[in-house]
Amino acid sequence: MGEASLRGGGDWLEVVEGNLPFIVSLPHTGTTVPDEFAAGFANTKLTTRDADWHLHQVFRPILPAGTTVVRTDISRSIIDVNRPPDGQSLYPGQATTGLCPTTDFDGTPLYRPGSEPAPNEIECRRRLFHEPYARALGEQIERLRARHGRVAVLDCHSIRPRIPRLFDGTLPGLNIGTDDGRSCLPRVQAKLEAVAEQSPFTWVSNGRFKGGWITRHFGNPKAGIDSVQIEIAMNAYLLVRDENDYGAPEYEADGARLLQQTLSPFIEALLQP
Ligand SMILES: N=CN[C@@H](CCC(=O)O)C(=O)O
Repeated sequence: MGEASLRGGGDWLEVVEGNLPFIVSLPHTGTTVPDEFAAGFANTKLTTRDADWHLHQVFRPILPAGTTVVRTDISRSIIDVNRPPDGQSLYPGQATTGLCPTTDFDGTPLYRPGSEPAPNEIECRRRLFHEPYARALGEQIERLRARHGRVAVLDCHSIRPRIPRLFDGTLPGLNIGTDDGRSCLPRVQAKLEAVAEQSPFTWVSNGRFKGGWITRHFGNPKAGIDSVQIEIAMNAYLLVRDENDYGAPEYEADGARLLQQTLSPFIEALLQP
């Protein structure tokens, strides 16, 4: 399975330590599929179909110095670090994707028939990637909470604006997820909503995307941890994306400017809870 070589490599997980009480988590910007995992997939382009394309490039220029960043470069099609590690569904009874997804968001099978990961393979991927990501994020949260008494986590995502299997119509530009108000202080959510309201983007709180495992698991406002998910419709920053094209969309920095102008005060609001 290549466990040892992957352990030895370790360059898939990026942790940038800063001292502000603010952490950015980027669980889905990865597009890497190590050779050890490539064989069963039906088509390698499918493994990046649901990536949060270029979102780290959107955030990096606007992050205040001292921001802590945790990011994985591994494709979510290998294992999704934003899903419960025990394999429970994020949205029981609704269409979604799982810990080691077997389809993309559209429902297209990722694997050749019979090549889907078996339970021991899922467990191996969980230990290799999910556990270290969660540990890194948890350690950074504890480090900064010990220092400041309170810390904010922004779990950053983007998604194609039209995915009929997951939601009707076109997604709002900004989708704030706070686990229906459980993952952050009410005043934090209110400040973020005020920023969204002032922005040129449509927005909703706790609509189709209420926050994934990261937001729900780490958010604990009573204990000083405000955790918020931002799900950004990709047409808010990608100039061109043919939604039937399974290849990598282009990134042009100009296309992200308007979004960055909204995200900067969003980040400021999280820095002053
Ligand atoms: N682009 C990614 N979206 C997240 C949304 C989590 C949620 O459902 O709120 C994901 O699939 O993990």
